[in-house]
Amino acid sequence: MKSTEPVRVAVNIRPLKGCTDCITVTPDEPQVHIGSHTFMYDFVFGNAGLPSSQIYHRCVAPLVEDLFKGYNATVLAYGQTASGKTYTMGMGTNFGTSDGIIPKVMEDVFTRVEAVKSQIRVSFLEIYNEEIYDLLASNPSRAPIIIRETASGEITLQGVTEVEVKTREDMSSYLARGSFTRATGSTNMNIQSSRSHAVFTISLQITRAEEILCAKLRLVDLAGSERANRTGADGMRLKEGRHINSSLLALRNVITILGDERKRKKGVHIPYRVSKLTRLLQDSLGGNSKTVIIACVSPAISDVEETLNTLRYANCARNIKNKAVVQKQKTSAPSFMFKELTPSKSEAKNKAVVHEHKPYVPSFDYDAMFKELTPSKSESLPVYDKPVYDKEDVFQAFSELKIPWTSQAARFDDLFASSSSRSELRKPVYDKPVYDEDDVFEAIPELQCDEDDFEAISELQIPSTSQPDDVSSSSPSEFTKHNTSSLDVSPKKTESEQEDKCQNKPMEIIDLIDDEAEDQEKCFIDLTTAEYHLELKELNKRLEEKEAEIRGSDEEKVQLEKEKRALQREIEGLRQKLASGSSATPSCTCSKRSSCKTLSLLVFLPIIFDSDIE
Ligand SMILES: Nc1ncnc2c1ncn2[C@@H]1O[C@H](COP(=O)(O)OP(=O)(O)OP(=O)(O)O)[C@@H](O)[C@H]1O
Repeated sequence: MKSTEPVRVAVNIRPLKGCTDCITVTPDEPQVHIGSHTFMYDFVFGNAGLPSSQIYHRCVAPLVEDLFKGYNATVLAYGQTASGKTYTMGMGTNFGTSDGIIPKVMEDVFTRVEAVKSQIRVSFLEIYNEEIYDLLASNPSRAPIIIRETASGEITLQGVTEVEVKTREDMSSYLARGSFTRATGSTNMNIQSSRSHAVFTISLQITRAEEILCAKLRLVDLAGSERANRTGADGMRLKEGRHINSSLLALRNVITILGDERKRKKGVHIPYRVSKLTRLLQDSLGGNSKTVIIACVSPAISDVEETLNTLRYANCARNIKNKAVVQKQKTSAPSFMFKELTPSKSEAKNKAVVHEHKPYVPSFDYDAMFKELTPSKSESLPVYDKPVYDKEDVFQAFSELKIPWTSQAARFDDLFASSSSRSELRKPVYDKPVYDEDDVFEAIPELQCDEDDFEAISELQIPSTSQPDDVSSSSPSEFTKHNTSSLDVSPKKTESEQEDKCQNKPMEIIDLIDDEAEDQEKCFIDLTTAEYHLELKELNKRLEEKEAEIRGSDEEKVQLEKEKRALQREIEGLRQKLASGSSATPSCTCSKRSSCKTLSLLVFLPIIFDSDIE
């Protein structure tokens, strides 16, 4: 059974610590006012809204009920630093054991579980400095966990510890153990600030007469957005803060796109791959999960900017539509299917070994993809006479590939390598510069800018592939000036914001409007270099994976060596580009984005096949 329903959003306003209050709540309505802005939510707790003690009962208990019906569910606490996320989730080490959502979830789960034949497992992860760590791992070396995506698009985590728990106390002890291991640190804003995003997952398997339900409840306590000048962060704390901010920026970007009905209907590419956080939350936002977001805010006037930002994104998240599906299997189905869904600790280890010995072979339909990409937009003209692709179609196609595009590029490169005439066909598309918003977002974490800079970059409205010629003819300064002028700089003060559907600009950008054009230009040039760095990083990672796979499998050595050589060639090419990258102009470097290259190959492959036949 499939259930399409919006993400539900609650706002939790933490108590005020002796300063002026900037939020009011409409009595008996889930409506919040801040300055002249008004937002509507599913629930509002605190500050004369519903009592915070009702958060579990109103927002989370229905998800636990759904978990027992076989639906995946997610509770996600979001908000600025010190707004009370950890307190609300009950993940902290300094709160009472019964405080917060997770202890109540445990109580509820173990009450319900008495009536059914079931098995419960838990895992606990953190994303710290853009790496995923297992908080329940017995090995103190803390090797990062690797994300894998199955052919069906399911995100799996290689080698993660999943422990079976029989009692509430068992589960509590794992929560406490992971919470102690989780990275925390003191800042000027929070004496015990979470320096990582934490995900506590309860996997439930219920065996019935004819079926087995296998569902997961994810309880997510995000690290809070922060400004270095307020937290006083430097050194290690500053580095952590940058990683936290860039992953939250990626999350906001995903929320903004998913929350925009027009973009959703157009099937715009969702940049889940930009950060580990969005990758992990892929199912929870716009996917197979029932999701509740709890936006934690401070009512203090000193926090008004961050609070307004949180309220805007939270409001936008209400437009996200999820499609939850009951996770069930027939009891007569082969048992490995269930093992695959909920591997135990030892099974998970075996699974990791299996992965190493058996390279992932994607199964997808090239014909259908090409059909999607080319015909309707280029029916009457020769394909190579005009751009035949649409950015969104292509990204859609890439996302359907389920594997990194870099390895596709290598495969296609091999295919094309033997024919010199074919390279001519690729040329026109190679030469078109592609300035894609998602590419820019991918590059942002490498820049190590402040969050303010990130926000401004996200607002640049970089031209899409639909106007490539305009972009290539512009100098960098023309480009940035053009885009700076397109910024919506004036804060909207009077309109009812819930109708804006995420069209408003975040407040942080206001400070940046007066920045010099050269600063933006410099940042933009840095971006292209950063893109190559990112690409190089991704390729190196793929290469390491391939080498690991080669070590474990004799039979596939030949094929893998071939893929490895292709990747090495690509890395070499990128290194050369990087070496000359700092002196290159953005239009030149961006034109060689490998996504464009892969795109060109995808687009022209059918033509070449056709010409071969002739
Ligand atoms: N509703 C509340 N009632 C009482 N105290 C609260 C409440 N919410 C938060 N606090 C207190 O505020 C402080 C900060 O809360 P918490 O650590 O949960 O914030 P956070 O949003 O998780 O911050 P960070 O993102 O930095 O980890 C803690 O000392 C906590 O006890």
